[in-house]
Amino acid sequence: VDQSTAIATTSTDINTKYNTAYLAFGSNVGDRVSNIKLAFDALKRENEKIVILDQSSFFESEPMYFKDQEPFINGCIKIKTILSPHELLRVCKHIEYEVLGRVKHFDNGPRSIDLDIVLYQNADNEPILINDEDLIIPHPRMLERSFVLEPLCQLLPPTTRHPITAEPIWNHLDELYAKGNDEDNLWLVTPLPGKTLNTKKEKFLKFKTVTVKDPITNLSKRESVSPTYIMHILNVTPDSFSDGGKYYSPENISTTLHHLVQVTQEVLKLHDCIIIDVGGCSTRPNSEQVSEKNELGRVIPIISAIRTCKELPKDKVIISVDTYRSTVSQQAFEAGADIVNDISGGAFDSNMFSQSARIGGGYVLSHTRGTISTMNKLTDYTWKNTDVMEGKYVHYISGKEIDPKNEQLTLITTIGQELSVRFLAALDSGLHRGQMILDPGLGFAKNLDQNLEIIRTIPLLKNYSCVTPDGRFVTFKNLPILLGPSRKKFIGTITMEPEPHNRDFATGSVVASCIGYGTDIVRVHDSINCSKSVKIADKIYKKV
Ligand SMILES: Nc1nc2ncc(COP(=O)(O)O)nc2c(=O)[nH]1
Ligand SMILES: Nc1nc2ncc(COP(=O)(O)O)nc2c(=O)[nH]1
Repeated sequence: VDQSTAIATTSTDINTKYNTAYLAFGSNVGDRVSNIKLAFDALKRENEKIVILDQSSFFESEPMYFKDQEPFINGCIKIKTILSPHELLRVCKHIEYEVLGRVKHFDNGPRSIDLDIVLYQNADNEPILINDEDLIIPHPRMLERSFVLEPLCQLLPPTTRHPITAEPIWNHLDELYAKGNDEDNLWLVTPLPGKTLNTKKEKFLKFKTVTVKDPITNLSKRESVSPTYIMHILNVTPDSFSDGGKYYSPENISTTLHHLVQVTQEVLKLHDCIIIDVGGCSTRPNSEQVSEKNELGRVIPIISAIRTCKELPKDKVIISVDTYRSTVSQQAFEAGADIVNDISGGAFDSNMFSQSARIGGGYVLSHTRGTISTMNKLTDYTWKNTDVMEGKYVHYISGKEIDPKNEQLTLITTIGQELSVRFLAALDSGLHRGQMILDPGLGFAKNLDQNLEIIRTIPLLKNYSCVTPDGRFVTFKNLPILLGPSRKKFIGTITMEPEPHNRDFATGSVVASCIGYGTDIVRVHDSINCSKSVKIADKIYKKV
């Protein structure tokens, strides 16, 4: 009988009262993300003794203390457990040494997995303090570690206080960043399927965000400081509003590939990689929705062709599939896609979230309302929602509670609140927060002014959190944000340009503005020219 079985012979019944614990995980040996997932699987095998309730994103950081080792992947999980702190410690050690075969050479050295208990609350939600030889709770070094505090603050509302200092944990994180040590700044990494060919390392999208204090208000907020990704639009549809299927030639894929090779070579002159977003079903307002069979017939062959094309290097060409259908996304991943770009926020296909959870690739969680044919009428964002009027939601920006009825904040807090509902539905279907990219949906149930306001309030969405009426905490802190302004109607209206494909120059200006407000990925048609706008905007606004 191994130790973990011996620990918990307790059977649990419905009256079992669960304790809550927050664990910090880290790995910097081998395939770090899969080591972490193996550790999660081992925790889940503890059955009802341990239940994982929430997981942070994955963060990459340089090693602290002992520098001469590989970068770590870190994060935190929230669990409920019937185990005592010491029983839980024994399970964590069992997972580290027996399950993952960790070998400890010296303190702070390389490890395949590290599972530390950071905080522990008993069944009455009272914090448990322990100061033993083998176990100290709260973790004694948590307040000096951004790789613990940043992921932990994705799981804890800003009101949560450290049991000993009695100060909000969010404040401790701000104080840590205020010291200005760049090695405290983390990269959020979005794991993609497969491995990079040359280094055999995990494939990621990577986003670096730093906390800056406003010199006047002294408010701290998160700002992007990593290169913006270009998502190149490849509409393989004959009727797309913006390029009329210019590159749509199913019977002649080599024409499409030739075009993609040209675009990719130009973009890679200025950028490290390119995302190619393959869409087989136009989503312009009121467009007729093509059948699933036709959509598959359009997107799968081109995704396979991209993956086998020698002039499109696998490590630098990331593929997303623009679909709201789970069958299409499943087959697209089998053909080599890395990300599903679902404009519906998982609302048009009830299997999309669970499907994307199984696949484990990137997932773009977009805001919209209604359907393709009704969304244009659903642009009323004034507070009529009873949940809000009765104050059932608590909204935060940068950890500070805000009044959602404040005119300046109404649009972005409504979008934040409605995205939170989809975000929780995704988590409940098993989708990992670390897979998610947010998109407030320009042109999806928004009018012209609302599109412009969304761009201006990206910094607020980036720092948005809320507590729902049933007490669940959601934060978009650190999540990458994607915007798709390219050639859209609001650009045509402002510039009096009726032809979408004549809107590329103006799109370049909008892309620069989006980056100035902190957007992490821009979805564009004319990627060659926009790659220059992005390069300059990254230099000006992100200093990269
Ligand atoms: N970036 C980073 N650096 C580190 N340095 C030391 C330890 C050792 O931690 P321990 O005191 O819990 O063994 N863990 C990490 C880590 O997880 N991430
Ligand atoms: N994530 C995301 N995907 C999208 N797909 C299609 C369109 C419609 O534009 P198109 O028909 O020109 O592709 N816009 C978006 C967008 O704004 N965001």
